[in-house]
Amino acid sequence: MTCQTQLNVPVALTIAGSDSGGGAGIQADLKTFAFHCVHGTSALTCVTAQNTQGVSRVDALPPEAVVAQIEAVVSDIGVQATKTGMLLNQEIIQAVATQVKILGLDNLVVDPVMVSRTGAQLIDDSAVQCLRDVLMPLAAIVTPNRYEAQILSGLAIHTLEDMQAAAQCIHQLGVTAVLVKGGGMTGSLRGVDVWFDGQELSTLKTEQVETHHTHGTGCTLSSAITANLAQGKDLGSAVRCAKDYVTTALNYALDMGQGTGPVGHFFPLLRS
Ligand SMILES: Nc1ncnc2c1ncn2[C@@H]1O[C@H](COP(=O)(O)OP(=O)(O)OP(=O)(O)O)[C@@H](O)[C@H]1O
Ligand SMILES: Cc1ncc(COP(=O)(O)O)c(N)n1
Repeated sequence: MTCQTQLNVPVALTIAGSDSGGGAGIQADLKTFAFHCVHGTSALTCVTAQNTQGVSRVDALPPEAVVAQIEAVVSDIGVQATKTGMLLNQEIIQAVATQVKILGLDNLVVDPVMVSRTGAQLIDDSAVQCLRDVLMPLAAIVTPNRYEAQILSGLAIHTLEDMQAAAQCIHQLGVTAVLVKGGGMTGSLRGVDVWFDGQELSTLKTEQVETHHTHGTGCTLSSAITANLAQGKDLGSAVRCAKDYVTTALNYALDMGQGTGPVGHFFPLLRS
């Protein structure tokens, strides 16, 4: 048979940890890329033993192994957009930031993964400062959740005004654009995000989804932004489309395990 279709699709890179439960981390990122018709590549930073109930073990890869994966992908395949997720420690963050500069990786989305919604600490204490000072200024956008925004801004966040103040404070760290995510907020603020790019302060809102199964929302949002950037969308459109994607994925969340199940990526297949 000679039938051949040679597709030319955009390429995105995720630099993140593995979630054995398949709900967050590299696994969520690659699914999100695939459902955007974007070829997903990856540089693994660590391996977590994790399920819907939490994280029971974390093993780091050597920084040299992370660098080698990034170099292998970029030197041969090339990437149009990159995201970082769980970077775990100072050495890995420093190595990733150096590669971002050397290889000129633009369209960089930094999801400053520090604390999961289940309360698990996902990064060493010494790494927070390095993430803030070295990597975040290289990003096109940084996407902290409520708890991460509290750590980065030093402010307690309970209200919309608190989210806005935190976004402005984080912007002052030298970040191009900030999206403070509201999945961890309560009441009518649950699912309301705050955007600040130094000029425009706005709220992003879709429907509020009544589900307990929210594992992987943060990874899914940041990888959807990355996929949309890889497709050539501008940052504002990339964020709005990503917000719609994660809202639909929440509507198709998977009820599995004993704890917080993952958001579902299969809706394009299920709807047809
Ligand atoms: N119940 C919900 N309804 C609507 N949107 C939601 C809901 N929960 C989370 N979101 C949205 O999901 C996106 C991810 O935000 P969230 O605050 O959940 O990130 P996170 O805490 O990093 O994720 P995770 O739970 O995976 O650790 C945001 O756009 C947020 O508003
Ligand atoms: C390997 C890994 N990376 C990231 C997260 C947090 O993800 P999220 O913020 O989407 O819960 C996680 N739980 N595990």
